[in-house]
Order: sequence, then C-alpha cells, then structure tokens
Amino acid sequence: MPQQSPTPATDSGPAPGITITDLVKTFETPDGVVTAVDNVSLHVPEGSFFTIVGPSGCGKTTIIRMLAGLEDPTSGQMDIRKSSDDGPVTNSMVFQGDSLFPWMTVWDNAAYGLHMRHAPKSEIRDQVGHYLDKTGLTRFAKAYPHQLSGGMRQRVSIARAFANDPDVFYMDEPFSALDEQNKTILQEELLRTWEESRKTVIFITHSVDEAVTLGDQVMIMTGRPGRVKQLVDVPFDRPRSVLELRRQPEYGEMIYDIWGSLKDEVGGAAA
Ligand SMILES: Nc1ncnc2c1ncn2[C@@H]1O[C@H](COP(=O)(O)OP(=O)(O)OP(=O)(O)O)[C@@H](O)[C@H]1O
Repeated sequence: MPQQSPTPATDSGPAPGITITDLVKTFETPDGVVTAVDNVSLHVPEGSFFTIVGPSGCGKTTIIRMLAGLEDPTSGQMDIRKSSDDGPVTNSMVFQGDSLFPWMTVWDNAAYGLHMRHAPKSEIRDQVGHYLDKTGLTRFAKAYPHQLSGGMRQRVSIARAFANDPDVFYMDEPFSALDEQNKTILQEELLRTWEESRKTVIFITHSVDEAVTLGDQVMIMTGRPGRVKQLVDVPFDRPRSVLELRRQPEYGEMIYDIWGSLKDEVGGAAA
C-alpha cells in the first residue's frame, strides 16, 4: 500500500497548503487530563483532498477545530498558507447534520457567507446560482429547510460552502446521517463540484470507502490519544466516478488494507 511521509520540508519554509507539526491537544476534565491529539505532524498540499479516518474519540474533530481557529492547540504548530498573494487564507466548514437557518430560504442560506462578507450583489447572484445549479437545487431556491429532505439540506450546506469560495474546506462527517443512496449521490456531486475549483479539503469520515473514494490521501489515526498511524496515497485518476471506482479491484484491495490497519484501533477504542 503506498504511503506518504508526513515531512513537508522545503528550503523556504512550509509549502502551500496545511502543515501541522507536533500538534498536541489536551483537555482538562473532572476526571483528569484527556489527551485528544498526540503529536500529529502532516502536510496537506494546496489543492488536495485529504481524508481522515479513525476510531470514535481519536481527535479528528479536534484537529479540524484547531485548524479552523475554534480551539487553541496545547502545543505544536499549524501553518496554513496559499500560493497566491490575495489576502489571508479563508475557510468554510460543513458538518454532520445540517446547520441551515430554518427561517431562511435555500437561496438565502446558500448566500449567507457572501452576504456576511458584503460581497457585491452580482457576485452573490452568480455564485449562489452556479452552486445551486451544481447541487440540483435551483428549483428549490425559494423553499425553506423544513420542506427539504436530509440529503437536500446537506446539499444546501455544500452549496453554501462552495459559493463562499474559500481557500480551504473543513468537512466533518457531512454525509454520515444520510442513507447509502443519498450518500453516493452527494459524494458524486461533491467530487464534481470540487474538481472545478480544486481547493484544499480536509474531510473527516468514519467510512473507509468514502475516504478512498474522495481522497488524494487518507490519514489513518490511532485510537485515543489520536496519533498518525499511517498516511496512504490514493492513486486513482481524476475526475472520478464513484461507481466506476468501486468496480476496480485495486479499490477493493485498498479498502481491505486500510481496514486492516484501522481494525486494531477500532477494537482498542471499543475495549
Ligand atoms: N471540550 C472538550 N472538553 C473535554 N474533552 C473533550 C472536549 N472536546 C473533545 N474532547 C475529548 O477529546 C477526544 C477527541 O474528541 P473528538 O471529538 O475530536 O474525536 P473524534 O475523533 O472527532 O470523535 P467522533 O468520531 O466520535 O466524532 C474525546 O475523548 C473527547 O471526549
């Protein structure tokens, strides 16, 4: 199974993308100190799709929260940079379940980030129109979240994230609440949408299939305290078709290998 070294070194500092060095996060709890993330180092090249799998409670969400600036690391460094020189690195987040405003229409939800940063009306119209179209929601632009299925609501979250045109996407199990068919359809749509822009994505999932289907690299984490167990390069060509990919024998082998690596960790976490 191909693997990638976590070392991001270049002579002039970290390469564009996300570079994490010796990252540690502990939490004080009534039962003592919990080490959620333990000495994680990795480099996610700019424009790549990086997926993280690991047992429940191994610190996946904590890593994303630190990268997004919602949580301070206990120690270690994070360097997030881009190759273009057009201002600070921006991000959008997509979570499990949806985070839509129930009193806003689909259009207004998708336009929310752009409104918040006072984007020109023409940009809002173009961006929101484009991503509602990409996610098959144009007909539902005037609907409210309660009138949509779970899959459609999650599509709105994705349209909103992409309409915002950030440099980096943080996605935390965005499809985990969906049934298998909806999940596959949304994976296809996410790939199609992402392939247009090729922005950096960090995507957390419990599904090894999903991690391999979407990712350029998969990080396998140990059970808590969460460390990097293995970094696996996913060699399949892009653009990818989810169903075509799943027919390939190499795909099955890769899933099998990753499961082999993850199995002990999941068993350990459950014990
Ligand atoms: N604010 C907090 N205070 C105390 N402990 C926390 C806090 N946030 C996270 N933890 C603990 O840190 C560990 C890692 O949590 P985290 O949510 O990052 O794991 P995860 O891998 O995303 O889990 P899951 O896959 O179940 O979502 C867990 O043991 C969790 O209980």
